Amino acid sequence: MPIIEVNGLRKVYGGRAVVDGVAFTVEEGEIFGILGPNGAGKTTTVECVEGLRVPDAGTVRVAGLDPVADRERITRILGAQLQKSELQANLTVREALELYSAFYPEPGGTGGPEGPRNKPDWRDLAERLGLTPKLTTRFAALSGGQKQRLFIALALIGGPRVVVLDELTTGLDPRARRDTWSLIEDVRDSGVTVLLVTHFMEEAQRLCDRIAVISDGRVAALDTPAGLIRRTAGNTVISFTPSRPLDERELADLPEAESVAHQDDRVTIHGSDTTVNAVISLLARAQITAHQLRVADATLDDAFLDLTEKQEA
Ligand SMILES: Nc1ncnc2c1ncn2[C@@H]1O[C@H](COP(=O)(O)OP(=O)(O)OP(=O)(O)O)[C@@H](O)[C@H]1O
Repeated sequence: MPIIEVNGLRKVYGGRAVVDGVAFTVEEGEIFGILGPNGAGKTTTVECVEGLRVPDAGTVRVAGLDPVADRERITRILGAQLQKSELQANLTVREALELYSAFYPEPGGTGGPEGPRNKPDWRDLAERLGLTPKLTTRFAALSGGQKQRLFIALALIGGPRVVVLDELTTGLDPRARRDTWSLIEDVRDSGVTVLLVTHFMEEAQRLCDRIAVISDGRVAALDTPAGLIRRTAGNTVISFTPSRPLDERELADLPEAESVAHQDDRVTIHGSDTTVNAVISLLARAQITAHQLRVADATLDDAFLDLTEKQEA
């Protein structure tokens, strides 16, 4: 049974459906990504999963429970990332960890079958997340990366089965972001299911087992990162600067070419291996030299732009 099931989810604000029929399921142990342009409805969707917003229609189940009706039991199953405003500036890391840990019953207590399976000792969590040297530091004095580590620790402090992380790495430098990725992988490897909202394609491509692309309140596509790339943007991106302009009709007729774009003198073609061969033959026939010829695998960035452009069109 999937650990998260969302069906026909709808949320209306001011007469406008900002989430309109969203459906997906998340299997236990997955990192499931939610991607989409600003205002697409990602946070609204995950906050319905967390039980923080009440859907206008549709159903949400987390481990078989309704996040709104079963709010109390859900808080023992699902760990949510706090927003910055939810922690007092003068609280130390130790105080925050102790305080939040005290919210959750001890294992073997009254938690029942859905209670904390393995509520961690907050000291172990602090150690795992590299926070031990910072225990006496006040929240306001932590760096962005340290704050994010603390948010991950607090999200995990009740020993949840599911953790929801919304734009966790926004504002982090590249090293802190990569460190956070390793942490999220560790979390998944420890058996926790991760629901991850992100704007970073590289992050989604590296971390997520599957991704739902949400655009304009609907699921535009749902697949593995590789699957999204394959079925949208074409597998291969060919780019070069021709020594003289190419015949547009010949470019448009290239086999399996999904798109041809020009930026200044540079030509970029999304296609397949067959397209690569055809481009090279075309250039040879026309005796055109291709400067800085690059052939690369398409990325999730390409797929995302392709999918969300189609929605906006
Ligand atoms: N409480 C609210 N009242 C009115 N409108 C809201 C409310 N919450 C969200 N919205 C609107 O719903 C739409 C979706 O918002 P949401 O925060 O879910 O988008 P998002 O995909 O998470 O965006 P972003 O990437 O910018 O964080 C937006 O147009 C937003 O203005």
